[in-house]
This record gives sequence, C-alpha cells and structure tokens, in this order.
Amino acid sequence: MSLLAVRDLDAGYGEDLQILHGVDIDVADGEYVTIVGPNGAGKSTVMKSVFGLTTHMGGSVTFDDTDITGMPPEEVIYEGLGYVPQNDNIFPTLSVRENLEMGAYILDDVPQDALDAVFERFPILDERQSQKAGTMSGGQQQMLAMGRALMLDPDLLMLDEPSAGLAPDLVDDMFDRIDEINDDGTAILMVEQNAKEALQRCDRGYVLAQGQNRYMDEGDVLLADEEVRQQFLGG
Ligand SMILES: Nc1ncnc2c1ncn2[C@@H]1O[C@H](COP(=O)(O)OP(=O)(O)OP(=O)(O)O)[C@@H](O)[C@H]1O
Repeated sequence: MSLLAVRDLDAGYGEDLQILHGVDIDVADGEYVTIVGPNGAGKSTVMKSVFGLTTHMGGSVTFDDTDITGMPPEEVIYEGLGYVPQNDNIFPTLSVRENLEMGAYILDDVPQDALDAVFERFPILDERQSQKAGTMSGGQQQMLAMGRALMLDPDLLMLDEPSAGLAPDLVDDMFDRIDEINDDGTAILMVEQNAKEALQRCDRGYVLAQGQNRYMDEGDVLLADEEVRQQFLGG
C-alpha cells in the first residue's frame, strides 16, 4: 500500500502549459524516495502538483487513501503532508520561533511537544529563537524551513532541493538530518540536483525527463546503471 500514489498525472501551469505527462510516483509509509533528472524535467512540478499548486490536467493523487487530486494547499496540509519549497520557504522578517509557530497555524494552540521536538532536532533554532529568520545563514534557514514543516508532524515530508545553495561542507550535514527525520518514521519525497548523494541515501529513486518517468529502481541500482549514469548523472 502506498502512502502517496501519483497516477498517470498530467499537470502544468495556466490554462494549457502542460509539463507533466502521465507521471507515476509512489511513496510507501516510512519510505525515502528521491526524484532526480535534468533541469526543467518537471521534478519540482511533481511536488507542487501533489500540494495543489499547479493546474491539474489528468490522472490522480492519493494520499493515505484520500483522493487529494487538485486539492488546494490549505486543505492538503490537514492530510499529514508537509512541503518545503526550494525558495521563499521562511518568513524572513519574523523570528525563528514565530516561523515555527506559523507552521502550526492550522491548530488552535501551538503544540509544545512539536516545538520541543524541533528544538531538540535543531538545537541552533532553540538558541536563536528570537533572531529574525532572514538574518540567519542559508543552512540555518533550511533547517528552519524543515522545522516549520515538522511542526504538524507530517507522515510525508516533501523537500525540494534541500542542499541548494549550501556550502559544500554543510551538504552532508543536511543529508544526515534528513536521514534522521526518515529514521524517526517520516516518509521523505525529495527532489535533488545532487543526484549521486541523493540516490546513495534514498531507498528508491525516480529519474524524470521531459515531464515523464524514465527510470525507477533502488537508489544503488540506478547509480550502478550505465545508461542512467551516462544520460543523467554525468557519466
Ligand atoms: N510557475 C510556472 N509557470 C510557468 N512555467 C513554469 C512555472 N514553474 C515552472 N515552469 C516550467 O515548468 C518546467 C519544469 O519546471 P520544474 O521546476 O518542475 O523542473 P525541475 O525538474 O524541478 O528543474 P530544476 O532542476 O531546473 O528546478 C520548466 O520548463 C519551467 O520553466
């Protein structure tokens, strides 16, 4: 049984700019899945489509047995799905703590246990609770964006290029933290430019190109596949 099942999905932007052509993606409970592929392949569009941010043109998206096809983000969030977009994923003028509280805005009260869990996972956020988010480093802002998405304790966390813009020595640390979130039971769907590292870390990977599925297998198998390496991983 899939936690997330994307079936034959057609989606895009505006009235008729179709980007995805019959895409299929599955994520099982607790699984760690990555999507890799060339620029413009539609990787981000898959995530945006699951989160109700694109024009739905065909096919379906099911999450935890609920049909969420075309459901707007303000409703999807109630289903147990968290999403950290690549850009604009924090409120720069709000404090760290206010950003985390915003992550739980759909609840009447800020869940103290969730806040404590985020601070335990990312101690730097605890130390900097009152700092304006926009004044933190790129890596710290990325942790804050993840922390915010974790405030509702999602069953699936979608991460769009979490390593983008990070200094090389911080990239491994970011991937380690994603491993930890997954080890604690949250399923991960991640889009990454850093394809080799992402495929090494995940359970299963999809290669997307031109809005279509190209390859799907265990990460290690994709990494070892000569065709995949030549075409999509720079040899
Ligand atoms: N809001 C938008 N309006 C119109 N076209 C868009 C929009 N967002 C993305 N696109 C187009 O959709 C196509 C796929 O973009 P997408 O960002 O999903 O690709 P990607 O595989 O994530 O690539 P990248 O690694 O470059 O982010 C691109 O041609 C892009 O220009």
